[in-house]
Amino acid sequence: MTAAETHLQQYIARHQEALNRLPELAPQVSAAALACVQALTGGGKLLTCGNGGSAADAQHFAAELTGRYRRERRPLPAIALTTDSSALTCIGNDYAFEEVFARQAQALVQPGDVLVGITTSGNSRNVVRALQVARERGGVTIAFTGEGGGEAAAHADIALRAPSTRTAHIQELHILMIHVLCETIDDAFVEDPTV
Ligand SMILES: O=C(CO)[C@@H](O)[C@H](O)[C@H](O)[C@H](O)COP(=O)(O)O
Ligand SMILES: [Zn+2]
Repeated sequence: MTAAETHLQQYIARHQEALNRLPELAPQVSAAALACVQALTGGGKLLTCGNGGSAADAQHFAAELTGRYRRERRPLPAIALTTDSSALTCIGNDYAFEEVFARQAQALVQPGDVLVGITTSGNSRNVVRALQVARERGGVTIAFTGEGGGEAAAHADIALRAPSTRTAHIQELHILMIHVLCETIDDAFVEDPTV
């Protein structure tokens, strides 16, 4: 067996183990979906943030809403706080890196909006700060974390703690849950409910 084949086998086994435990999170996934639908039907918006691979997930989620996920519906308001390099460098340079999302949240969160913070360790300061600020401003907060939960889970209204301790597998379960949220959001806004 090649090294890659061994990695593949081991990787699938670890992924499968985590995936098999994901149904444990059904109540939290339902609560998160409801919070997103309520915000969007009530005229609110979603703000998303995360670092590295989770920044990509934050952008992926926002784009599913402003662009499209699977079914035809109107565009929905969502902003990834990871995408404006001018804001990120200004806030990081003039204040602190841990404020890069929080300061944008301070500017943008209105009561009833949802802030989604994605952090596999649960302890990225910039994500935790964004969750804190969003909550102070009357937003609903959703944290996607690993099974430890960390500070982010402690500061969120709803914590989606992917049942793994490996960053890669946590990220894989995060994107799966994001897609489940998108399916549920589509249900609420789809033009043709038979599809
Ligand atoms: O994608 C990966 C690893 O799979 C990395 O880019 C990873 O996201 C970065 O190291 C992040 O800075 C980790 O932050 P966090 O998930 O602990 O909040
Ligand atoms: Zn990665």
